[in-house]
Amino acid sequence: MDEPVVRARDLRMTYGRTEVLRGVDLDVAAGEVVALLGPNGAGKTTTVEILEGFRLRSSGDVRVLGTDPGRGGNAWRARLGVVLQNWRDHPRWRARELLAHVASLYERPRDPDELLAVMGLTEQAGQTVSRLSGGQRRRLDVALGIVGRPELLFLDEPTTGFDPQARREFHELVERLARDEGMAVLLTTHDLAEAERLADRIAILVGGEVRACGTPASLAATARASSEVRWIEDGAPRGERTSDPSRLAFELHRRFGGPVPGLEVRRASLEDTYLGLVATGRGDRREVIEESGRAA
Ligand SMILES: Nc1ncnc2c1ncn2[C@@H]1O[C@H](COP(=O)(O)OP(=O)(O)OP(=O)(O)O)[C@@H](O)[C@H]1O
Repeated sequence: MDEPVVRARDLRMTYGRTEVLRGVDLDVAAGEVVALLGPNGAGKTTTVEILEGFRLRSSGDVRVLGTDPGRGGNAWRARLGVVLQNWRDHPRWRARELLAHVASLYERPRDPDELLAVMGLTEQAGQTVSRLSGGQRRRLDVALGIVGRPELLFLDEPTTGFDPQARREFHELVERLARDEGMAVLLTTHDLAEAERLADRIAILVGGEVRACGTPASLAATARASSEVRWIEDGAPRGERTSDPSRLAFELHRRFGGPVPGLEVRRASLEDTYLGLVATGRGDRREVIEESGRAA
């Protein structure tokens, strides 16, 4: 089997005396989109910066495109796409001019005009970066990240500031690049819907550890053991968590001798799994389950 594009084993990082990565294992295969999810301070940026070669790890075995990122040279770096936010430090450049300039640094760049069209920026091609809206700048950031035809693309919160149409087009573009060109993508996002929509696999990082990793469906299924049934009884809202909601609904139906007022069954979702894991990381899992178990 081919070596994965990203392979990290027991990756550790310590800032001073604080260990912020505590043995992260992560793989990304060619053509695969992996989302790294986690609360603020979980270690996502640190992980990504180490994989990009911008930060040296404290320990662990890490290979990116077959190379230790701590030792990757320019030829290796040219195979990575990194969506940076600092292109706005070039406010006087025109969008097309900047894209064409960055394209000229690569051997096999994409056509800047085609890319502007794909990103919905054709009309803004002659505008200076300073005059683009927030969402347009973000789209230009993404265009700059993929103009060099990278084999591995790092996307940090890519669709922040996109309108719904631009977000959908961007998701379709990433899917196409992964499927048709075999580009691997490592995405960090706080948007669970985006992770669910885009990622083949999701790794949930909490407190510097990967607490769960799997397809969006398999992660949602781990929380499915606790679906929630809600109903109204004696005028008051009631709720119960159960692994067998249809049995509980059946029992309620019998107890009420007919239709159960306000009966609702809520299947667990990726969000439940995520919040459960995050809460466990903070040692307050019980609190969150009780809160969400309370009938609204
Ligand atoms: N240069 C640094 N020196 C010391 N501590 C740092 C440094 N950079 C990050 N940290 C700490 O490391 C931990 C992980 O930070 P990191 O930025 O990787 O988290 P994150 O998951 O990307 O968070 P966010 O979602 O807020 O961007 C945090 O507690 C942060 O305060």
